[in-house]
Amino acid sequence: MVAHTPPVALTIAGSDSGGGAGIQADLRTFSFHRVHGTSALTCVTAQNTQGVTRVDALEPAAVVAQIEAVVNDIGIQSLKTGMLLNQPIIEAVADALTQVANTRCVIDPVMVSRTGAQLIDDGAIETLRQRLIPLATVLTPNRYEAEILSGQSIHTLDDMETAAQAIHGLGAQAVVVKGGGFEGPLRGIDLWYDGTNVTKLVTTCVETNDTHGTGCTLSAAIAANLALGQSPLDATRRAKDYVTHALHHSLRIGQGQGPVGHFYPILE
Ligand SMILES: Nc1ncnc2c1ncn2[C@@H]1O[C@H](COP(=O)(O)OP(=O)(O)OP(=O)(O)O)[C@@H](O)[C@H]1O
Ligand SMILES: Cc1ncc(CO)c(N)n1
Repeated sequence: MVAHTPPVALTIAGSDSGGGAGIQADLRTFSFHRVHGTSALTCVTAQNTQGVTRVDALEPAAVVAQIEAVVNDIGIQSLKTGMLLNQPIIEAVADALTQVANTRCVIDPVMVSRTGAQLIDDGAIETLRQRLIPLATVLTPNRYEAEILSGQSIHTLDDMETAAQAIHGLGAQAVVVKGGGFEGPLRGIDLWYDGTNVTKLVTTCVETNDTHGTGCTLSAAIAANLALGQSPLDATRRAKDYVTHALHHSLRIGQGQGPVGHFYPILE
C-alpha cells in the first residue's frame, strides 16, 4: 500500500439537486484536479436545469460546525465560497474564516443565477461586501454581480475593466469579472485585475445553451489550483481552460440549461 496525502480544498456552498452547480459541481471539479474535496453546506436548493423552486437554509451554527470539523482535523490548503444565501450565514462564515490562517480564499459572490433565480437575500449583499470580499484572494463576480458591486452597468470590455478596478477597491486581492452573461464575443472573455495588472483571459465563445454551473466550476477550479500551489493568476488561467473544455463537453440533459461535462476526458 502506498500512503497518499493529497492537497485538500473546502467548498462552503449550497446543494443543487440537479447536480449541475453548487456543492455537486465543486466536488466534481476538486476530484478532477486530484484535490480532496471537503464541504460545508449552507442551504439546500430544489433546483433543476430550468430554475430554483425552493431554498432551505441551514442554521449558521451548523455551517460553522462543518467548517470547524474539517479545518480542525483534516486541514485545508484553500477554500471557495458559493451560495451563502443570507446575512446570518455570511456573518458566521466570515467570523469562521478569520480563524483559518494561511488559507487562500476564492470568494464567488453568488447573487443571481443565469436562469435569473435570486440566490441571496436582499439585505445580505451589504454584509457580503463588508465582511467577506476583503478576505478574497480571488473574487469572481459574474456580469450582474459585478454591476451590483461596482454600481455601474457593464456593456463593454472597458466597462469590465473599470468595474474590476472599483470592486478591487472593496478589499479583494484580485478580481475576475466573468463574461458568461454577455452576448457575442465578450461571452468568452474574463477580465482579471489585481491592483497592478489588468489581464484579459480569452477563449472563443462556446455555442451551447448548456452552461449551468460554469461559475461554480470556475471558482472551484481556481481553489483546486491554489491548493496545488499555483499563483492566483496561473490558477485562474488554468481554471478558465478547464471550464472551456468542460463547456465543449456539456451535458444535454433536462429541459433547460444542462451542466458542463466536468469529467470530459472520460466522456469522449
Ligand atoms: N458560452 C461560453 N463560452 C465560453 N466561455 C463561457 C461561456 N459561458 C460562460 N463561460 C465562461 O464560464 C466562466 C463562468 O462565467 P459565467 O459568467 O457564466 O459565471 P456565472 O454567471 O457565475 O455562472 P453560473 O451562475 O451559470 O454558474 C467564465 O470563465 C466565462 O467566461
Ligand atoms: C446551489 C447553487 N449555487 C450556485 C448557483 C449559481 O449558479 C446555483 N444555481 N445553485
